[in-house]
Amino acid sequence: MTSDVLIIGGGVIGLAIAIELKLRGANVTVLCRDFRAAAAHAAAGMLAPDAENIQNQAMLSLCWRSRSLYPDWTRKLEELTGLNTGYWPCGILAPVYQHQDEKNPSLSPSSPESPAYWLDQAAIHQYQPGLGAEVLGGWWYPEDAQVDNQALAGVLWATAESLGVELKDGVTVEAIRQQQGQVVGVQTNIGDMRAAEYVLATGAWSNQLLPLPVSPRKGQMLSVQIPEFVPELPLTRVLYGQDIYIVPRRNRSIIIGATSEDVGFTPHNTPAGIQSLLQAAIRLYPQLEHYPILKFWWGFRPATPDELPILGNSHCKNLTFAVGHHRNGILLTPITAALIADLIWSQKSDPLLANFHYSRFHRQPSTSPTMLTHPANFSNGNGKNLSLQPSEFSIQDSGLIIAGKTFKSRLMTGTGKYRSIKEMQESVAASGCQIVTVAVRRVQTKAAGHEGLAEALDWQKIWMLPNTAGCQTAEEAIRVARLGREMAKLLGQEDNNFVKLEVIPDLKYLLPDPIGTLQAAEQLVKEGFAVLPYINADPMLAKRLEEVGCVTVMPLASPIGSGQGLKTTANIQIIIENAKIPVVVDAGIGSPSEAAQAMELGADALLINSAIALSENPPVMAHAMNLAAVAGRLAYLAGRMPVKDYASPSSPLTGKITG
Ligand SMILES: Cc1cc2nc3c(=O)[nH]c(=O)nc-3n(C[C@H](O)[C@H](O)[C@H](O)COP(=O)(O)OP(=O)(O)OC[C@H]3O[C@@H](n4cnc5c(N)ncnc54)[C@H](O)[C@@H]3O)c2cc1C
Ligand SMILES: CC(=O)[C@@H](O)[C@H](O)COP(=O)(O)O
Repeated sequence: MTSDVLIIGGGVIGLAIAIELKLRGANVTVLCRDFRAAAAHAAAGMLAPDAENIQNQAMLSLCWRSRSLYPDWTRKLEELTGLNTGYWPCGILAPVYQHQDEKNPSLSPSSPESPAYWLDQAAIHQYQPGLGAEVLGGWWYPEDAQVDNQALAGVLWATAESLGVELKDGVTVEAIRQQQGQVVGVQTNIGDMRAAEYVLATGAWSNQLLPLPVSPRKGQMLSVQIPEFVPELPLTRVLYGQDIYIVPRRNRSIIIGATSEDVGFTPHNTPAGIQSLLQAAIRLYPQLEHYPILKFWWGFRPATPDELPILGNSHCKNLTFAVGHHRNGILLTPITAALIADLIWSQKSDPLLANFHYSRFHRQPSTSPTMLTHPANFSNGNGKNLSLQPSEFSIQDSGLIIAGKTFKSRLMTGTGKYRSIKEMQESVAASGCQIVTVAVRRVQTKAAGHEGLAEALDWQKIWMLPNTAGCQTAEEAIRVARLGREMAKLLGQEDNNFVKLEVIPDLKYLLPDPIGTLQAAEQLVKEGFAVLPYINADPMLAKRLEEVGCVTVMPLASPIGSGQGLKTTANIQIIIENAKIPVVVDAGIGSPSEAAQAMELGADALLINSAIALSENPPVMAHAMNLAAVAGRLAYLAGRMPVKDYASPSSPLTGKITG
């Protein structure tokens, strides 16, 4: 059965949307890579718009609305399943260590429906015995609350299951296939799937599917147990301190959190993280130091640059975004589910949604919608594995997937250094490439060989990769990248947000500036670009660029245009081993054997310009490079024989057929 709605991601957001849609009559499927990995399990479950001191008015309204939905929403879920969500309108107390001007509204947004009360030193210690001696006062937020987020996640799963939502855990969506502004299916590890409507609810991992500015913000947590010698619950409200919160649960555990670390998807608890939590928690509520520790854990908040979620319509008619809930995703679950279900099922767009539209990250005003797609000739996340010839021994290859788009060819080429436009055209055709990089600056300045580029290639068939060649600083590269996006639009690639980032201050060796590249990459990712940075073969830098959201890394084999071949093999190998994004070996490849060697190492693709353009017969060399890229890829997939110290006869003595 084809679903009406397919939801990618089964954290609290995906599940709650599924339930709302199901209750409205839709057939819904949820695909989830790993339910246990969802931030929903790692959270503290505070429903704390007031204590969080949210300054953005639209966000504050959204949070207040969601908090007000909680009592009925959890009651409904509990009735449907007979399970408890641990919803507890316990209020939140926010002690402070400095004297405050309690009249300053920015310290605590108060409103008739969500009042905040200032407690002075004497009052707060009386109201909450056991606080640290340094506490000088604090705010009391009676409307804030909590839910047991782990219980809630379980209840949402059980509700969805009982209502007949098709739930598939352990299924990874590898690519979203798009054609002409529509999603036409998703490619998963168990095959293609289709639906009429799609929802992206992939939390901190969203950027792996589409170039959205969502990145992981790690939080470490721990819990302690209230010992038996303490008969009553010593805390019956959340304590929200400076860099620390203490959340008592009714089951006599106490959650202590949380760090906020910009370390990508680095797993594990660390001594430093846990030490900082314990120190701050004991300062705030000293008796905790004697409580037995129950557990440590960590999780990844889906953060956006402005800390607001990305909700609502996307660049595709039938794809809706519900990601980037950062520190307030548990709080925002009921309102997100209601608004998104209304939008999809009844085409009812709540006015608040406009504040959370993804296009806010695209600074350049545009008359047409910014798209994250590309034309139909490119298979966007082509579900079918590509069969590499010949068919008698075909081997399956998923194709080159960059920012959710699939390219059959793993060879990218350039347009510079050719003796004529004709030679360039023939070479591009002979290379079989689908991605051609173009130096935005050189096109702008009409540098030799860059005139008439718009007409020279068929941009319906070739995906343009604008590059920032000629930029010596991060600022220049950012500016040129924006121009590149406009240039792609002019060529009819409305949806092209790719940029090959080059920041090269050194004109002798053309070596890229790692710091400038990282700075520019961070900014461009925030602006919604799919960034492909050109770098020296530096594994640490490659990792950092991956963490900030780049969609590939492009380490150099040797200096641009040098034809010196693979001089950085060992480092490229480390980059390949560690990368979760495609590694494109770029620059310096001089011959097809070197191209094949890079692919044999496991590179995902190659970018080759000079070796083709400067050869004696560029179209023939382009064809040779094409074959080399395919050969190297096949060899990599087939698996090389092990290297041995001694000879070993090709006709072994064992297993002989005897007469
Ligand atoms: C330490 C910590 C404390 C927090 N405390 C609070 C709090 O007190 N209050 C609050 O309101 N919020 C809190 N949060 C934030 C909250 O947990 C998140 O905002 C919320 O869980 C986000 O929900 P989600 O469904 O968008 O993402 P997640 O819950 O992370 O779920 C995303 C799911 O999508 C799946 N997925 C990802 N990519 C794919 C793919 N390609 N294919 C298929 N499936 C995929 C993942 O496996 C995952 O299961 C906290 C978060 C952390 C880490
Ligand atoms: C065109 C382009 O982007 C080059 O800067 C790229 O790095 C290729 O290098 P070669 O010219 O050495 O192949």
